[in-house]
Amino acid sequence: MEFMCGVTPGSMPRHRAECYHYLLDAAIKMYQLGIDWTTPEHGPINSAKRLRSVASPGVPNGCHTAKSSKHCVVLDIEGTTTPISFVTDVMFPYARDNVRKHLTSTYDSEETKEDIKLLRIQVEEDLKIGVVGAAPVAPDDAGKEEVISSLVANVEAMIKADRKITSLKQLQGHIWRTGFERKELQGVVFEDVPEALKNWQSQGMKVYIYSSGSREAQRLLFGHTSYGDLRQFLCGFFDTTTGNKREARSYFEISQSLGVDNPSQILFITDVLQEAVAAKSAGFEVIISIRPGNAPLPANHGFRTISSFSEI
Ligand SMILES: CSCCC(=O)C(=O)COP(=O)(O)O
Repeated sequence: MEFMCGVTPGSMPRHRAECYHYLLDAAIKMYQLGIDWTTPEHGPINSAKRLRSVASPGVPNGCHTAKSSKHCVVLDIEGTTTPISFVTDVMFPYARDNVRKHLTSTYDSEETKEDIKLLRIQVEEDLKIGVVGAAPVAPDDAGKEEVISSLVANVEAMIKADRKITSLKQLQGHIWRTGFERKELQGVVFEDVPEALKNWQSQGMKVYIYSSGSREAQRLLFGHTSYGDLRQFLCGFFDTTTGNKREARSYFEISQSLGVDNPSQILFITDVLQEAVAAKSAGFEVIISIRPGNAPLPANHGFRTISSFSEI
């Protein structure tokens, strides 16, 4: 179990509830791999329905749906508040096209030194496990140009592979900052989003973002939309520093941060089925967003879907 959970002595969960979510993530992975898992308490976990009932102990199916009990809404960005095409055809190319310029002009800043440190660690890990596109980063004494060229090659490969890793996302956020400041970028949200944010706020619900994009990038996007600054409707931002969006323990962390009594008081909206499964496993209510350009979902996924926030 230790191997499958990825639990190392340094990352051992501190509390019983946290431990539960580590084990749950392992169960989800095994379920996704098609391996049956049997526990004395739950019996065989060999179907999506069984997984859901184990994942939300004590909360019968269908009891998550009462609208009035929701206190918080947590929103994914790409494919939920924002078209995938804006992220992949505008944001990512902007970062790719400006990475060399950004690293060159900010090379000696503390922020960029930290970005480079994180990238070096990531590339070393990638090289160990043979990630395609990873190439050694030149040592500092090879000189600025060499270091930057080797970093650019890695960052380009990471962007191409759409990797949701903190080192890349932090750097992208810093590159995008310049783009928003210079008005070369403007945040795009679907037209129903501003109205829904306003309505939720007026109903006393707190709205948060959970995206793989860095918190700074999220604030930039929502702060510079064609509908104006939407950050006034948002209570907080979560990114990959809270955890991987496909793991139940990340949602456990979010529910702890939000301080709600019961995770079922949190509604999470995403377009990614694995994220929906992980959030549901942590006890969240989940709705899957179907927007133009989103990937098709498998049949019988079992989640409620919407194509506009006005349906909520
Ligand atoms: C903050 S805008 C850029 C979003 C981003 O970098 C990304 O990878 C989208 O991830 P999400 O988790 O919102 O699907």
